[in-house]
Amino acid sequence: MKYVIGIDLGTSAVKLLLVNQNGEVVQEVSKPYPLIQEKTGYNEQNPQDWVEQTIAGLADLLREYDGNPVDIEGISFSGQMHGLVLLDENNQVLRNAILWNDTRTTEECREIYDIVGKERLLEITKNPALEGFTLPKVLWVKNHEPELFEKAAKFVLPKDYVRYKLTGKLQMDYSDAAGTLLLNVTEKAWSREICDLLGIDVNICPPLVASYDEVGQITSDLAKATGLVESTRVFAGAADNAAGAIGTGILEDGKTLASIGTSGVVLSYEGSDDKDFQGKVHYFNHGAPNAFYTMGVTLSAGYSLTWFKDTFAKEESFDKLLADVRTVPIGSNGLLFTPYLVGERTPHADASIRASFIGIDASHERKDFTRAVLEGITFSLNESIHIFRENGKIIDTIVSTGGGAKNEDWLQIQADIFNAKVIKLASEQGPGMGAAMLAAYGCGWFDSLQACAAEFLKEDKTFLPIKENVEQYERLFTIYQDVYKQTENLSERLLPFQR
Ligand SMILES: Nc1ncnc2c1ncn2[C@@H]1O[C@H](COP(=O)(O)OP(=O)(O)O)[C@@H](O)[C@H]1O
Ligand SMILES: O=C(CO)[C@@H](O)[C@H](O)COP(=O)(O)O
Repeated sequence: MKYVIGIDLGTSAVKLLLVNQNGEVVQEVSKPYPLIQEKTGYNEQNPQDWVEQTIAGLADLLREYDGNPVDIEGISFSGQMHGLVLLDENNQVLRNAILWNDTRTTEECREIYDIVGKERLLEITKNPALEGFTLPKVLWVKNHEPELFEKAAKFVLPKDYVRYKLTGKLQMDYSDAAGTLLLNVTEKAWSREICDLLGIDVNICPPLVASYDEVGQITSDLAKATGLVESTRVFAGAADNAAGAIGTGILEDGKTLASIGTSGVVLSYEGSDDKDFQGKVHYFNHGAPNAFYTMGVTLSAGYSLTWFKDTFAKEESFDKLLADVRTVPIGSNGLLFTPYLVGERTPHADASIRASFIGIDASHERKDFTRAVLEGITFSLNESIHIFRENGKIIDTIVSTGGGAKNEDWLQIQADIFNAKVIKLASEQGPGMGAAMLAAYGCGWFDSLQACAAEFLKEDKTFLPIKENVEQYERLFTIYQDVYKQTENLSERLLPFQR
């Protein structure tokens, strides 16, 4: 039997999957690393942590593996998007990575609009200037740390840096490059126009490759440290959402994904780049050949639940915390949560908005709050589904993935709020599976990613919307939508009191 490894460099942890030729996950390893949050709005990670934990994870995987390492034919990657890793001329990291959920760059977004123009930016990149994207972060370092920026010779994204440390080769794939706001999405080339207008040397952009391109082999040092063989083939990999789309079979028009990891994402396949969503949802290159996807993003999805658990039930597991949510009625006995812990992206691109519980009553218990958190996160994802439907998309079936898909009560809440059939696959690790599939396709096991999906992806369970629940959630959703408008100004006025 032959194998491939999918490495998903998430925000909370790196997750490694060893997958065989039948698409079975035969081993799984997860290695966490911390977020560095120096100030409100700041979210950084140390790239060295990613590398050390990935190598430790590979070593763990190989230690447990009783086959011949030569049979592990390929490795590929999925990575948290947009995070800025700046490298000097010797490819040494110049500062902590500034992550996708870091919102310090509101001024730089204005600068981009002032200089490039909103219309032109949308024409070239298909996306608006949002705090989370990479270009505003590049400008922030240029504006605030000019001496350090002087030394910058290249920038890459998180998984590209890890891949560089495993292979010694530096590249970026189109699906991740699309999230930088420096790529001409249609031409699949760096935009010299944007770079020139903003005073950025286009040479700091790395060489571009396709997600399934073979980009090198692992170094002898890495082989020694992990037990892998040097001949193991390495394929570029994709942005975690593009990899998630591959790993859940979102490979043709009409297919939709909901992913609840640290962030939350609703993503839909697009066969072409000529639809017009007026920048309301992101429009990126897919990891599959000649394809695109549109998506809406909740910045703090699983992260809201993690925050709630760490703050109010630190010693308990997620399963224990969620054990009694099914005993709480729909609407959490009149309690509503909006998940704006670090600001929001879709539909409100707003770095200042903050979360709230509305309707706290003396009768509420912890389980009411827990269910309200699950419902609030899901309402937020439903805002993206609402935009897709308003723009004529038919969304009746959704594949659910990510840590949030581990809980069946939450999957039923998703079916009821989304008013769609929700499918849970055998592995909830869509991005890691997508990375493994890119390696399997790259190794020539299949003629297409679609053929690989047909063999690898198995449905585990289906959750159907329950009519009475759908009706109740429709009424609650309109109240949820009002909370943003009612709390926008309050959040703004509370800003000076933040850390
Ligand atoms: N057993 C569980 N039930 C429900 N949600 C869970 C469970 N375990 C983890 N999660 C949620 O999944 C999130 C992590 O998902 P994951 O896809 O691993 O994230 P990332 O790729 O961002 O690192 C956590 O923030 C948590 O909210
Ligand atoms: O910013 C985005 C997408 O635009 C996020 O989806 C990141 O890509 C992080 O993903 P997770 O760590 O939550 O999987």
